[in-house]
Amino acid sequence: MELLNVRDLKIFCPDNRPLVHGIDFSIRAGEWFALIGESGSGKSISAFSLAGLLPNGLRREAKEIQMLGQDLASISEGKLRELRGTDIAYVFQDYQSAFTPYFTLGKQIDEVMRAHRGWTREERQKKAWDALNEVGLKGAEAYGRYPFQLSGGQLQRAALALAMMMEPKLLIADEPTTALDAISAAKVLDLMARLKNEKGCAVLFITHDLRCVRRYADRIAIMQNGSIIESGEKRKIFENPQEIYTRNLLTSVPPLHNVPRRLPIVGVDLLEGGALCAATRNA
Ligand SMILES: Nc1ncnc2c1ncn2[C@@H]1O[C@H](COP(=O)(O)OP(=O)(O)OP(=O)(O)O)[C@@H](O)[C@H]1O
Repeated sequence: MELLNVRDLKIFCPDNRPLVHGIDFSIRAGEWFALIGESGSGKSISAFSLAGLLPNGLRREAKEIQMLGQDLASISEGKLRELRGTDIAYVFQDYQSAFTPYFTLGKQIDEVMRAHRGWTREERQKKAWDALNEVGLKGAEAYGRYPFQLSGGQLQRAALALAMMMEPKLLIADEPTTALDAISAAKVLDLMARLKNEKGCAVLFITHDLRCVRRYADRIAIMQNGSIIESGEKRKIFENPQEIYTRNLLTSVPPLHNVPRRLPIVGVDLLEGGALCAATRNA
């Protein structure tokens, strides 16, 4: 069943220069959908624009952004705000920005819950402790901590707890592990996959890390210069990419074994068919 259906999404600069050129994609309920592509191709602004979170000055146009029977392209800012934090939640690369440094995690989580649901104080505290426990933190302890008292990985897990608390239907994760060390990153990704399966929410995952796409994604869309050039089931794209750009991108994933002494550069070290050129073969 389709959860989100985006048709002809365009994003423009303040001077009306197009940044995203009318992309179409859909996300099914409960699936892990990865948006990949080179830096600056428009992945983040496309994802932010879905629930009206574009940076100042950028403008969005879309024929349709259908989710749960509503067209997000035409509903009011108030309705969009309601959707953010309930049906749609975001986790960002910059986990520091999920919390202000001046209040405890508990106070900040409580604010979010109070804004959206009519639970009592005790119920809210219990739910917050449970949510923090669920992401591997000691709930009661973390609840009373300030953000600076947690490590980066712990804070990103707390951000994930906050995002998942309202049981969103769609979690948008924009390079959520880029700022973490490899062990913390693996923990956050495994956790995200577990929560996704347990809660049944879909994930729109923006990343440069093709190894985690291979591991977690169900379907993939590849962006280049503001357009989606190819999309489909993960297996199909990895086994039989249609576009040269996709082939080159996938070939540039570092292997886990026999790691070359240097990594290939897309468009320089790779031939059109994706074969490594002599410089890398002989490295
Ligand atoms: N506030 C802004 N004003 C003007 N241009 C912007 C703004 N934000 C982003 N852009 C431009 O939009 C384009 C797409 O940016 P976006 O951040 O979506 O890329 P991305 O694919 O997510 O890249 P990365 O993987 O590096 O985050 C880039 O050319 C970027 O310079």
